[in-house]
Amino acid sequence: MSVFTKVSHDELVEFLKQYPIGGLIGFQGIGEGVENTNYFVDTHDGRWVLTLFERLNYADLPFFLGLMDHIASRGLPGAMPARTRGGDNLTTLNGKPAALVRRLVGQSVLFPTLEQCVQVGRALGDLHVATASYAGHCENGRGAAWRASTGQGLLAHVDADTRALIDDELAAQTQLDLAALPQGVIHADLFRDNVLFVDDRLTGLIDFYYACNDALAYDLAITLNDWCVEPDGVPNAERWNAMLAAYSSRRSLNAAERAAWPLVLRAAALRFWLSRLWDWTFPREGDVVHIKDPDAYRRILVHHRDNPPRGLLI
Ligand SMILES: Nc1ncnc2c1ncn2[C@@H]1O[C@H](COP(=O)(O)OP(=O)(O)OP(=O)(O)O)[C@@H](O)[C@H]1O
Ligand SMILES: N[C@@H](CCO)C(=O)O
Repeated sequence: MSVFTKVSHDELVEFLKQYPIGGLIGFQGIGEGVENTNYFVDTHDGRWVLTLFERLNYADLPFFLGLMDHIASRGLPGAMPARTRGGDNLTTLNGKPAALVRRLVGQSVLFPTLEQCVQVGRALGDLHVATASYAGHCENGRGAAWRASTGQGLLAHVDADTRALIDDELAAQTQLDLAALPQGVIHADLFRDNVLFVDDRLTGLIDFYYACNDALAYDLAITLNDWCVEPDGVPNAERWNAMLAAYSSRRSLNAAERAAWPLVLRAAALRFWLSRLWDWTFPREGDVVHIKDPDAYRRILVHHRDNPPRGLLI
């Protein structure tokens, strides 16, 4: 259960008076999610998600909330943040920065259909087109420098095979300059648990709190690695190619992105292998139940190392 900061009925009633969204009908803590405290909140004017930010820097929050506003304003299925009567989308509650965003309908899926992969590919392409006009800027906190220092930090705590793999991959990654590829604001975590569907209709893109400025192709690689790979680390060619074609229908990759693609896929796999391995090796109190399997991403990385694709499709 990820409700780190409790909010009482009376506190919420008082908090909601800042917003022109009607009085409180009901609210409930949300169990999923490990970064923030989230509540579903119903008012007379609609359904909302209240987030109390537990770890993010206050200074970065306007970037994320502005981005969500930008995306929803352009008709993409993102959650529009509510504004107070004074026009603020970022407030505080119980000493934590807080925001209220529209609750989107739908459920995440664990086993996506081909059509769902197509819709995600299109939505990611649309997102990259839409964010081109977003003025905010945020460095990727999990970029190349983070990957190198996290990998180095793990070396003394892992077995010899793992050490060799991290060392070799970090050396290979020095050949990749993501900054030389087309840049933009990327979601950077568009995993299956961050997309909502009603049947085969994509109804929600959520959890923009890793969004940052980085290479667009890297975002595509992150998304493909989660949606279109089997548990043994091998891509499912049908889903993979369908998502890629759908993305390309919105934005085509240029020659530099195509040339860098094998290493981009590896960088995307390495990022999540390292973050999971770090959390596994150095668990924070209360984290244990939420740690995702690092080996799933090791298998994806090893597959991409052993089977570099000749083109974008496989
Ligand atoms: N706008 C929204 N509409 C509907 N449901 C939402 C919305 N935002 C969040 N949720 C629900 O809340 C859950 C947790 O949200 P989120 O993924 O943002 O949590 P988190 O703790 O910030 O992130 P993480 O997934 O990184 O742990 C989601 O799985 C989803 O069920
Ligand atoms: N999507 C990440 C969790 C952080 O959002 C993972 O699966 O490792």
